[in-house]
Amino acid sequence: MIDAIDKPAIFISPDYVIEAVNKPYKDTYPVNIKLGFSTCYQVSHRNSKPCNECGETCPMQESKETEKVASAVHIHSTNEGQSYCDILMRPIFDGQGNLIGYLEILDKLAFASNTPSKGKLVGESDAFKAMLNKINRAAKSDIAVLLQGETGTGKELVSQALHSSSYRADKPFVVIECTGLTDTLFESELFGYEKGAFTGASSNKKGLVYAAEGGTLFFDEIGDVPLSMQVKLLRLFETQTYRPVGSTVVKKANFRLICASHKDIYALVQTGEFRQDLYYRIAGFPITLPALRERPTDIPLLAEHILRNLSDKKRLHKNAIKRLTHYAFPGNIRELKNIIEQAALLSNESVIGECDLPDTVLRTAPKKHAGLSKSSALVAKQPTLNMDENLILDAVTTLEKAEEFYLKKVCQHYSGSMEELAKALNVSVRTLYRKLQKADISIKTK
Ligand SMILES: Nc1ncnc2c1ncn2[C@@H]1O[C@H](COP(=O)(O)OP(=O)(O)OP(=O)(O)O)[C@@H](O)[C@H]1O
Repeated sequence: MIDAIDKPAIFISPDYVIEAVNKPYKDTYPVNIKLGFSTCYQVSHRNSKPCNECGETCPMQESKETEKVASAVHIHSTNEGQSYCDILMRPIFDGQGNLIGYLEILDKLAFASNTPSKGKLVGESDAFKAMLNKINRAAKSDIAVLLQGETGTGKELVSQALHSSSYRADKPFVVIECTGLTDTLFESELFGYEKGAFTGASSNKKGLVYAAEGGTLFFDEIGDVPLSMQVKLLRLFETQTYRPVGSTVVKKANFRLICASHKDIYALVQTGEFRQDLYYRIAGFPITLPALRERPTDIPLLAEHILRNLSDKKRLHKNAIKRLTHYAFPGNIRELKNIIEQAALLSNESVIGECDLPDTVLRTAPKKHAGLSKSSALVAKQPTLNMDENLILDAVTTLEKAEEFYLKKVCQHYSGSMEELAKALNVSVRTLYRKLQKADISIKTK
């Protein structure tokens, strides 16, 4: 069965033992596997226990609980180092409906890395992994993707990742910067023009739609397109046809559409600044990029990634890293890049200290909770738990006890629904119920 799958795939027994491996897997992941003996967590993660017992999500565990297909983005260890992959875990049943094992299909995410790597999306936080999962799903189809996120969160880099992992990868990737373009300039840039179409049009000129033939057209800051131009874009996106300025001939276009904006486009629809029909045309698959302050655990890795690309090899002192992780980064990764580059220039030593960081970082009070995502905002609404005050640490307690203690405290004050609480705790509703039952905790929910 797995030999019929063209992606890397393995078949695993319910107790994590690898029973079969297909050729694409062997070609992609050069690792030693003893069929019938090696477990998935030993082979892929060099762990001695299943992933969920080592602090990672385990799609098989999730699939066991739900009896449905589960997916997760994981970092896999191979003989050639670590690499990101998007995993799909499918439970397999025999003719009588008994579970016989799991089919794991892997998609290597060549555009991302958990180590400093030039030109790749770098990160390892859960928010980052969730974004990778969406990018990979969208890349495989021709659906129109809308990337939304604050300035400097990596929208352009993500659009390149979408293109490079799509079937259009060997065709052009064309960027259209929508900010500041007048109607006439926008139209002639996009569609091209015929000789004599306007004063100065001394020869025919092909437009960017033509330049993107067969590839990807990336509209950066689509929210800045004036209403008067939006109707022309709608026609182009709906019919994949256009007419160069001054021409009567309708031309056929062939491109994959990706749009980005730091503005909330749906809010612009509500205020009448953006056409609703155009919104639905561009937002086939919306992806929200997390702000850097929503993924502070990625800051040390991103800082190292930026330092590696500088000519003089310097490193950050741990106090400087601490300072950075408390800063709110309104300009996100672009701002982090500027800060590191400035600090590297200012530092006289090979180690960049706190004092080399710009005043904006040193003077601004930590803004840890600005712009929280929905789930973290939910946690932030809960009373903060000071473990030191509440837990008498006369002896170190087990993590299991600490978890029970934390759950008890959360449930005492909690007033939302089970679904919301499970989401905020990043577990499935079933897992939450199981944990509550085990710890004998009752909860009043909506
Ligand atoms: N995950 C990441 N890993 C490494 N570098 C990143 C990552 N995300 C963004 N960057 C870098 O941060 C900078 C800003 O990224 P990018 O231009 O893609 O952001 P943007 O969201 O398109 O910004 P804007 O909205 O201002 O156009 C670039 O130098 C990019 O290479």
